[in-house]
Amino acid sequence: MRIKIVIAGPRGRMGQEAVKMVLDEPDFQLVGCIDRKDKEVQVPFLAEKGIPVYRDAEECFYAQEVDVLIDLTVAESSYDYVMMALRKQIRCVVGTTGFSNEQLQTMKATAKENSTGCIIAPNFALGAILMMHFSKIAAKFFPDIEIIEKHHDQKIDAPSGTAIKTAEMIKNVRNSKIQGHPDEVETMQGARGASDDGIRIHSLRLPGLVAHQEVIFGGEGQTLTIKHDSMNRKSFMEGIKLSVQQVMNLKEYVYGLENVLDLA
Ligand SMILES: NC(=O)C1=CN([C@@H]2O[C@H](COP(=O)(O)OP(=O)(O)OC[C@H]3O[C@@H](n4cnc5c(N)ncnc54)[C@H](OP(=O)(O)O)[C@@H]3O)[C@@H](O)[C@H]2O)C=CC1
Ligand SMILES: O=C(O)C1=N[C@H](C(=O)O)C[C@H](O)C1
Repeated sequence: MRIKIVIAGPRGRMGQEAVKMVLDEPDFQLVGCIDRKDKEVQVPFLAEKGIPVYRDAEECFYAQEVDVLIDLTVAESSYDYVMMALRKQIRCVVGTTGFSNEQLQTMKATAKENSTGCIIAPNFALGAILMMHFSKIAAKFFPDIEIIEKHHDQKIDAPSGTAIKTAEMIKNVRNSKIQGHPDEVETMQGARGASDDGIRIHSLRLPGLVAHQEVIFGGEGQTLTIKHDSMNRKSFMEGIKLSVQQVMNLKEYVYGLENVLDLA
C-alpha cells in the first residue's frame, strides 16, 4: 500500500520540490494539496496529474483518505493545519519554521492525546542534522559559541529554525554563559546579534543565498568552525522522504530529525 500524502503550500519554493519528490517516489501517493489561493492558480504538475487542490484544509481531510500531511507554509497556517490533522489522527511532517514555544508545546500535547505521529524538523538536510549534532559535541569542550545563519532574502522568520534548534541542542550540554566582555557595549543596536542563553545568533539575508549556517567555537589560541551549506532545495527532500516513512510508525511528537536517525 502506498502512503497517501497531502502537501500544504505546493506553490512555495519547498512545496514545489516536495510535490516533485512525492510524485517520483513509488511508495508515495499524492492525494491532494492545500493552497490558500484559488483552485485556478496553476501549480506545476498538479493539474496535469488531476491532483485536487483544496483551499480549505477541513474539506481536503474530509474528501480524501490521508496518511500523512506534509506542511511547508508559514507558522500561522501550519499550526492550524497541523492541529486539524492531528485531531483527525492524520500524521504530520512539518518543515515550516517560526513557531512559538507555546505552539510547539500544544502540537506536542495534541499528538499525544490523539496517539498520532508528528515530526517537526526545522531542517531536513542530513548534512545540517550532522552539523547540529557535531556542534553539540564541540560545545562540551568550547562553551564560547557564535552562530551565523545565512539565507535568501525572501525568508520571513529570523533567526532561522535551524539556528534556534542548534542553540537548543547546545544548551542541553553547555552551562549558561555570558560571552564576550562583561562590560560590552553596542554602539549600534543589534551589532552583537541575538542572545540565547549567551550564545550569539546572527542572521544574514541576501539574494543568491539558499540556506547556510556556521557554528563558530572559540578557545584559547584556537577556533573551530562547523559549517553546512544547502545549495538547493533538493537537499531537503531526502529528509522529508525519511520523515514520511518514520512518522508512519510513530504515535507521538518528535522535534528534530536527529531523533529518528541513528547518530550513535
Ligand atoms: N525544514 C526544512 O528543512 C526547511 C524548512 N523551510 C521552511 O519551510 C517554509 C516554507 O519555505 P519556502 O518554501 O521557502 O517559502 P515560500 O514562501 O516559497 O512558500 C510558502 C508557501 O506557503 C504559503 N502561505 C503563506 N502564508 C500562508 C497562509 N497564511 N496560509 C496558507 N498558506 C500560506 C505561500 O503562499 P503565497 O505564495 O500565497 O504567499 C507559499 O505557497 C518556511 O517556514 C521555511 O522556513 C524551508 C526550507 C527547508
Ligand atoms: O527558509 C528557508 O529557506 C529555510 N528554513 C529553515 C530554517 O529556518 O532553518 C531550514 C533551512 O535553513 C532553509
